[in-house]
Amino acid sequence: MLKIGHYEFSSRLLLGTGKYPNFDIQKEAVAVSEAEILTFAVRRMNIFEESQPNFLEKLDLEKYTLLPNTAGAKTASEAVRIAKLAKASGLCDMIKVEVIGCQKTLLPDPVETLKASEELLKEGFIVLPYTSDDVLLAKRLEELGCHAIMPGASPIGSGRGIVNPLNLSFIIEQSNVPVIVDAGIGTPSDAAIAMEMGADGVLLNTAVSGANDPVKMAKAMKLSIEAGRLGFEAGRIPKKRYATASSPMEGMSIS
Ligand SMILES: CC(=O)[C@@H](O)[C@H](O)COP(=O)(O)O
Repeated sequence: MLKIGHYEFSSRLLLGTGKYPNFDIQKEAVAVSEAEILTFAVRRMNIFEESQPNFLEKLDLEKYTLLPNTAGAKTASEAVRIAKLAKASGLCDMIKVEVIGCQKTLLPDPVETLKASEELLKEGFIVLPYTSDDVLLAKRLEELGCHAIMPGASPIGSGRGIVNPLNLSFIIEQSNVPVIVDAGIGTPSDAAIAMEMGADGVLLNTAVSGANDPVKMAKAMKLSIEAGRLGFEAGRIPKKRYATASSPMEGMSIS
């Protein structure tokens, strides 16, 4: 089980809801993924204007735990305001803190992310900060009381996979709260590698919504995350420099 704050989930795939070719494909991909947590940008929701289009309209939201995110925030105070808006509209008490510091790379601003997380924890939110793969920052966020840490594999939407596996492994090793690899996953094997490394979950969006067949890719991601987790739990063999025969011949007499 994946435990975040007082929530428990069987699925370790967290799925983004943006950029699908249409709402029917979005719905089918979400269903096939068996994700239980869906994330969305609060700023894209017409929370208080029911007459306006709602990009989650095809989804049966009762089936999912919603993870609103503060995408669009450039400062801690903007992120806190967006989070409070989400909570006030009854969406969820969890928030993915996303404070972007650079519009070209969409990398998170570490200082503002830390500030926003601190403030939102004081306000009683379950806080999941999207952070870079900085090992010390991940530790500071955990020490603040964040309920999960979400280091990026690579820039959002880049599909480059895990660009700094060493840092990611340090973050996973040191963490006492769930580590959810967020952003930059391009292929099912990227997701499997994150899980084999010991990540507790993977959050992805573009790899599914931008695939030629998003529904098929959603299924592939589900399976790869399950396979990666099983592989991690099973424990991999050590890497060796030279060969070891798979069928040892010692003690066998061959006539
Ligand atoms: C949906 C969401 O929150 C994204 O901002 C997230 O970071 C996913 O990134 P990818 O689109 O690279 O998977």
